[in-house]
Parts: sequence; C-alpha cells; structure tokens
Amino acid sequence: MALDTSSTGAWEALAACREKSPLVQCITNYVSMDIMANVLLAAGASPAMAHSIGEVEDFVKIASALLINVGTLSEEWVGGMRLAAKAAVAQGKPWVLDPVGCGATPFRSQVISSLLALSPTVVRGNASEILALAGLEGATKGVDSTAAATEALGAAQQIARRHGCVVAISGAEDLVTDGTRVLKVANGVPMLQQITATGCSVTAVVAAFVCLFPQQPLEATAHALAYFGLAAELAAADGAKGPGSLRVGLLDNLWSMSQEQLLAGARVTEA
Ligand SMILES: Nc1ncnc2c1ncn2[C@@H]1O[C@H](COP(=O)(O)OP(=O)(O)OP(=O)(O)O)[C@@H](O)[C@H]1O
Ligand SMILES: Cc1ncsc1CCO
Ligand SMILES: [Mg+2]
Repeated sequence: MALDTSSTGAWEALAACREKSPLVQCITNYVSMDIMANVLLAAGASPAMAHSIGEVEDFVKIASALLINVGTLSEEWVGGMRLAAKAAVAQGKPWVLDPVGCGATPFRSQVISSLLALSPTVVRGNASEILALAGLEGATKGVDSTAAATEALGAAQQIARRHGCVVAISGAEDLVTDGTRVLKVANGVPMLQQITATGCSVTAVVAAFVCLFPQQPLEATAHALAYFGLAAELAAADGAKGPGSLRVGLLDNLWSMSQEQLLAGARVTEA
C-alpha cells in the first residue's frame, strides 16, 4: 500500500500500526523509557527496551524496527548500540537514530557521528542537534534546541544526501527531508517542549511507522510527527492545564485518535 502525504496517508499509517502492532526495540535513555514505552503502546505498537550488549543482536532478530537514542550516554552502552545498528542493517530492518544533545560535548558528538556512519533509515533531532550533526554551529543547550527548524534545513539535506537517509527536524513546524523532497508538518503545541522526552518518544513512533512502510520512510516519518503533534493539540483543547496534564492527555489522545480527527487535523504539506 502506498502512502500519500495527505491526511489519508496519516490514517493509513496509524491504522497499520494499530493492526500490526510492530515490535520496536528501543535502546534509549533512562529519562525517556517510561514515556516512550507508553507512547508506543498508546499508538498500538509493542515496545521493548533492550540494550545489553549480550542480547541486542538477538533482539533485533525478533524486532520489526530498532530505535537508538543516545540521551544518557555511557561508554558501556556504545558497543551495544553499534552491534544493534549493524544487525538491523544486515537483516534489512529499519533503524532510527535520535542524536540527543549532539554538539553538547565532544564525546557525544563523536559517538553520534560513528552511529550515523552505520546507515540509519531515519534521523530525528531538534534543530540544534541536526546543525551540530552536520558539523555546523548548533548552539545546543544540553539536550534542548536554541534554533528553529528552518535554520537546520540545509544541514538536514546535506546529512540526508551524504548518508542516504531521511532526516527530520522537530520544532514549531517539523521539517522532513530525504535530501531532495521536503515535507512540512504543522502540528503540535509549544508546551511539548516542557515535557521531557517528547522528542525521544515521537522518534520511537517514527520507527514504528517506518517499518510498516519501508519503501516510504519520508512519508511515514512525517505522518508519525503529525499524529503525535495532533494528539498534543487535542489534549490542549481538552483543557490541559500544564505539562503534567498535557502529558496524560497526549497519551489518551494517541490512544483514542479517530479517523475523523486525524483526517481533519493532520497537516503535512510538500514544502
Ligand atoms: N514550538 C512548538 N510548537 C509546536 N510543537 C512543537 C514546538 N516545539 C516542539 N514541538 C513538538 O514537540 C515534539 C518534541 O520536539 P522537540 O523539538 O522539543 O524535541 P527534543 O528537543 O528532541 O525533545 P526531547 O529531547 O525532550 O525528547 C515534536 O513533536 C515537535 O513537533
Ligand atoms: C533531560 C535528558 N537528559 C538526557 S536525555 C534527556 C531526555 C530528553 O532528551
Ligand atoms: Mg531530543
């Protein structure tokens, strides 16, 4: 089934996720584990957090997609991340990289660059992270961005072309590129930035959607971002009072999102 960029495509991606419930192996940071697993469950997917060097390769065999997030990086984890990424490529399974805090420290940037060299299917970061990943001034504030997505578009296109991957920049409007085409996603609410690991979590939804449409990582990535952003908009409209209730409402709306809501609310356009 081919996904188009319209909200019909977004619904096809979500319906497939709910029907097929792909197993997404997550090697992710300690901060994000709980919300990421709950976001994947609310989207209909099946999360498993497995990072031990002793089992990552075997885990990739049973997973449909792999997510690698370097948020709380330590030396001991790096070997497992590399083995898992290589196993995914060898087995023809998509893997998605979240370059958390790229540019914050040399150690982090070096590890992320070495992972980028292992051919991720998709990279999703905030604007500062994508700028730093391309070797440009990212002005990252730890794990948070200080730049707008549009400022990082050139960097994203350069990474996408050089590494043959899709690159997504999250922000007020998300941008997704394969180096040639650019899709813009105009969903989300600013307060998502005040809930930790929402970027990490949407990257996991990207992994779930992309493995169901392996020929169309560009569209699948944009639809994952639109679905996630729209769930936050609906939670805000439900009367979320701050980050705490928005977080709860986000999970509820990911779970309850109807075809009508997604068709009416997803805003993906060719930029
Ligand atoms: N100003 C904004 N308006 C609307 N939505 C936003 C805005 N900024 C970010 N978002 C949305 O919030 C989510 C997280 O994006 P963000 O850029 O904050 O990721 P991040 O910095 O990697 O987060 P984290 O590291 O905490 O996981 C995305 O779905 C993005 O579209
Ligand atoms: C706050 C934080 N620190 C390392 S990872 C992480 C989660 C958001 O990226
Ligand atoms: Mg992040």
